Amino acid sequence: MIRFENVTKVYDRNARPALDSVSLEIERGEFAFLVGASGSGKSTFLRLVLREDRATSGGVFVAGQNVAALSSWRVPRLRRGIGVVFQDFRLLPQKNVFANVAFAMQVIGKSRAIIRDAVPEVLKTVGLEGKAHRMPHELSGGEQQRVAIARAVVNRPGILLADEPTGNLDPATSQGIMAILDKINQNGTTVVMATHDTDIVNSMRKRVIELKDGVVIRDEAKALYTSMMPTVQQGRPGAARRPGAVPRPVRVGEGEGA
Ligand SMILES: Nc1ncnc2c1ncn2[C@@H]1O[C@H](COP(=O)(O)OP(=O)(O)OP(=O)(O)O)[C@@H](O)[C@H]1O
Repeated sequence: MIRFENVTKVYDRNARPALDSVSLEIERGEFAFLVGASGSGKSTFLRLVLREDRATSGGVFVAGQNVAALSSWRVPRLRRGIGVVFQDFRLLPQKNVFANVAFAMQVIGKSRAIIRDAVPEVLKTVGLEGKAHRMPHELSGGEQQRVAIARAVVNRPGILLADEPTGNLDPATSQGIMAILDKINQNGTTVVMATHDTDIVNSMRKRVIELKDGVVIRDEAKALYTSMMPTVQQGRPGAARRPGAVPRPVRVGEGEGA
């Protein structure tokens, strides 16, 4: 569904690349976390999928299409197949819940009748039935994020990208948001979520792709935020995959000699 082939992104020639020779594939229907310190390249990864930026070199493929090669008039169609959720919700403050979600359908020309059916249905999916007429400022942070998720998925995209969706929410509210993302994933949508939230990643046990300085240093199924396997160290290729390697806990910042 999403394939990166040797992708490098350089914003500033005098700095290290934001992504450095990243190759990976996220299959249709997967749920993957992107983790890593601030500046490790998570948002850049998501921006390349959306064609908000182009890779400096390498190929970014979404549903089989090389997005770097798309002419600009085809980009809206690419984005129609990708829902996006951000940390800061980004709702339209002057529109109520129904209108915020409906707007995503109006801009792609859906009829009033279809909108009238689809919006209540998606609001039910995110647990907001009965709140369609509230304004954003009348909602809690968790409820605002639910509206943002409803808006992102109302057109049934194949992919949902979430950039720190629980960053502004308390732990209990965050768990509620994760339950919704999990349900959306189980309905067939591929979900890629960038996060710093250790507890969320540990509670979900999904694939974890860890970036450090633009390089993928770990890609592990059903994983924790901090690996139970030795991290691939630069200059020691294959260290994490050495047959028979004994798993041991690795803490963030653990030194070679520890
Ligand atoms: N538009 C830009 N111009 C120049 N440099 C940029 C730009 N966007 C990102 N960078 C740089 O690229 C690197 C990766 O940034 P990116 O935003 O992808 O990291 P991130 O892992 O998403 O960080 P955070 O967790 O803080 O959101 C950083 O060194 C950042 O300063």
